[in-house]
Amino acid sequence: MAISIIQAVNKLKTMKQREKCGNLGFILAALMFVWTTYKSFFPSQIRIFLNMIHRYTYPYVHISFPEYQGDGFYQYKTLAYKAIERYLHKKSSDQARFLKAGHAPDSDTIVLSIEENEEVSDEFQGIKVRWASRQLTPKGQSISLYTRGDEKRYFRLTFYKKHREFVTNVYLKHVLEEGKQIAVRERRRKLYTNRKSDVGNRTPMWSQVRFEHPATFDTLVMEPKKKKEIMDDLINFSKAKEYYAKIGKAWKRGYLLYGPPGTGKSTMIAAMANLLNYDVYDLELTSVKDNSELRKLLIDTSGRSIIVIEDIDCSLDLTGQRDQRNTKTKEDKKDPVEKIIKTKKVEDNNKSSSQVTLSGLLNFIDGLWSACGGERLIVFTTNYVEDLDPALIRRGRMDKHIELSYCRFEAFKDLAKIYLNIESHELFDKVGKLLEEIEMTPADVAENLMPKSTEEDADFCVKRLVNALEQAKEEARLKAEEEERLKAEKEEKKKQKQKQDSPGSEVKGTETVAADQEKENDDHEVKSGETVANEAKENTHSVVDSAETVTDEVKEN
Ligand SMILES: Nc1ncnc2c1ncn2[C@@H]1O[C@H](COP(=O)(O)OP(=O)(O)OP(=O)(O)O)[C@@H](O)[C@H]1O
Ligand SMILES: [Mg+2]
Repeated sequence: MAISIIQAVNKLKTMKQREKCGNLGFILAALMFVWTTYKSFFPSQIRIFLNMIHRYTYPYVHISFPEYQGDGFYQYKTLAYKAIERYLHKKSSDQARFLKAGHAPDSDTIVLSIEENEEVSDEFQGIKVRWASRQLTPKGQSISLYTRGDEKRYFRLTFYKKHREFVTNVYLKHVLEEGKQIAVRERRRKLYTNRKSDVGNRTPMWSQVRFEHPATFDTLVMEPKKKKEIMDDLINFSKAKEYYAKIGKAWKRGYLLYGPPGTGKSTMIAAMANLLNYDVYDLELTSVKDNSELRKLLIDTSGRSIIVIEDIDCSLDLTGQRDQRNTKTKEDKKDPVEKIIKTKKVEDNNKSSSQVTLSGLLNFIDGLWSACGGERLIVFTTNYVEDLDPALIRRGRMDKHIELSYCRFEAFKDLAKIYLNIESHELFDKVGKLLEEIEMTPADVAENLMPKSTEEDADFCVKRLVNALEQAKEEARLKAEEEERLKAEKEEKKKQKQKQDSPGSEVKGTETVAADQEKENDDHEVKSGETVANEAKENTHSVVDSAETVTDEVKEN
């Protein structure tokens, strides 16, 4: 019984389906009939006229954005298509049912885009538009090295005719800008370095690796106020495109980072790059042949980047124009070991064949070419800021001078938090006091605070730092004592040398005394001739005696 009911229902369904198919077939046949009649009975002029009416009354505008452009042989993917793809990524994944996944070049993200014939809607400032992905298959055969065969994909934007102005002037600008920003945010950042010029002209001037430095302003310790000021300055710069255009300045900014080794100059550059999402061009000046090559390198850099010249004082002999006396006094004050290291570095660099001059470098920083690309930071680092030519670091070239210095208590507390995750310890006060007395770089403090094995807990590391500081203090005391002793020795030797060098002056002194005596005698005319003569004789004897004694002493010596 049940089976027969099911069979009856199935039969009914089949009948209904047949009926539907029949209806569909009928509709199609009717349409075909109307189309054929229209084509054969309406002359082409009328058809054109009807089309014109249709066009005139049609309420929409369509704009196509092809994926590739160019001639048949050489084709390239259009920037607009790429930007739209990125822009629609979020909307596509929210709205479309058929999606394509692709790996964006220079990025780790998967980009989802709508499959052909899918559509998504978008709204901007109250105006609604529709985006569709379409594909054309060309009738003829096309040969191209760069396209993927016959596929000719494009995005089609549809909107109301009345919004034409807004869409073309405002909305599309917004889409392209936003798409570019998304691509920049998601791209893999690069660290570039310049090749030695004799590698060959055809190879790119910059070689690149992925930039993966983990330093951020959170892990960089320095005075909080100063840190905030630097971060604000950087963020402000990155948003100031219009402002720079308004004041007529190239969109670039120079930073000079100076301070002793190990105070975080290179770390700060990495933090800057990570904050602004910029590439880094590490320029090795000694590998640059001459000024014209320097200019080419500059042209080959992209925007949104930091161009770094580390240890600028050692890169080239840029100190030549300085007042030599001035430099010498400062040189003398330096630690002898530092002096040796520096001299070595300069000697090594002098061996290189670089003919880059100071004026070439100044042009590189703010010559006409420096404006190409835009949104660029130029950062110099140095351990000896006083050695640099003032022209190189004047404001306008190096707009912001940042001193990175030895670790003080506040910086130590930040390092303890970062490295050991502690905010207090019984030895903190002691560390604070020691850091007031001893100059230790953040690099050394960090090294002591970093656990080297699982057994080394926070307590162990803080104690190790205290020991290191005490040892450094003791060494400094011994060094000061040694210096004092050497100074005293030097003084003593100097005195003795003076003594040795001036025996004649004692004899000469004798003559002077005799002459004085004579003069004195003349003055005392009241004295009797005899008395005066005797006195003079006595005096002369005693002076000659003493002169003889001095001469004997000198001889003995
Ligand atoms: N201010 C700081 N904050 C956090 N870590 C720091 C700081 N300064 C130095 N360090 C640590 O010390 C190491 C060395 O620092 P960095 O290379 O930045 O010093 P530098 O100033 O560039 O030295 P040099 O003048 O020798 O190039 C870094 O790996 C970092 O971990
Ligand atoms: Mg460094």
